[in-house]
Amino acid sequence: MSDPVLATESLNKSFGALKATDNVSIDLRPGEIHAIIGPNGAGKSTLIQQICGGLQPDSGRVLLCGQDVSDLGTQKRAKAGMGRTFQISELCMEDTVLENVVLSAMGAENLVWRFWKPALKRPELLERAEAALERVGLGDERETRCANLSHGQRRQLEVAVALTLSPRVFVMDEPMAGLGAGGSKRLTGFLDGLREEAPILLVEHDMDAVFALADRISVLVYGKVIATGTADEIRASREVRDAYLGDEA
Ligand SMILES: Nc1ncnc2c1ncn2[C@@H]1O[C@H](COP(=O)(O)OP(=O)(O)OP(=O)(O)O)[C@@H](O)[C@H]1O
Repeated sequence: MSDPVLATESLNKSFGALKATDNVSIDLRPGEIHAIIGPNGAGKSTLIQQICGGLQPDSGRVLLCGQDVSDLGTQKRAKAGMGRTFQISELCMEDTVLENVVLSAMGAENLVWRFWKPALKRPELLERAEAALERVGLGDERETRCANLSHGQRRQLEVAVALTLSPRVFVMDEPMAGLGAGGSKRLTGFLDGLREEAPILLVEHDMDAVFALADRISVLVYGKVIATGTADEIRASREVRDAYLGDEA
C-alpha cells in the first residue's frame, strides 16, 4: 500500500474537561477522498484546525508526506502543500476572480502584497492563475467581481486559489454547506475529478455527497474515531448506526 500523504498520530485536544479530539490517528492516501463524518460537536472542525495549523494539539503529530509539520503555523503548512479550502472570508469580494487567484500566486512566490496590481501584468503569475481558473471551470469568469459569483462558484474559486500553491493534499471543511441540491451535485462532480490533482480530506454533513465520493470514511463521535472503512463497511456498522447514521443509511 502507498505511504500516506497526510497522517495524524494520536492527536489530543481538550477544552477544559471536554476532550474535543481523543487520540485521533487517521491518514490520507494518494488519489483518495477520505471523509470525516460525525454528529454536531463531535470534534471535526477541531481536528481540521489542528491538521491545518490553526490550533495546537495538546499532544500528537501531523505528518505531511512523511514530514512532521506539527510545529509549523498555517502559512508554512500551506506552503508545504496543505491546501485548505473553503475559508470564504479569505476571498476579496471587491476584487475580480483573476485578481483573487493572482494574489494567491504571489503569496506562493513570497511577493509583497502591496505591489499586487502591477503583478497582474506578470506573465508567469497570470499564466499560473489562468491555468488554475481553467482547471476549476471559471476561465470565463476571470473579470467577474468575486461578490457577484454564486455560492458554488466561490467554492470553485477557493479551490483555484489553493491550486496555485500546488497542494499535495486538500483539506476541506464542509464544502457543501449553503449549497442547494443542484449546487451540491455539481460540486460533488467537481471534487470527484479533483482527487486526481491531490487527495482530499473532507469533513462533510451532506451524506449523499460523502457516500458518492469517499473511498474511505472515518466516523468521529465525542472526539474519538469509532470506525474507519469503505462506504459499505460504514453503512453496515452497527456501532456507527447507533451513534450517528441511524437506520436510514
Ligand atoms: N475554542 C473552544 N473552546 C471551548 N470549546 C470548544 C472550542 N472549540 C470547540 N469547542 C467544543 O469542542 C467540541 C467539538 O467542536 P467542533 O466544532 O470541533 O465539532 P464539529 O464536529 O466540527 O461540530 P459541527 O458538526 O457542529 O461543526 C464541541 O463540544 C465544541 O463546543
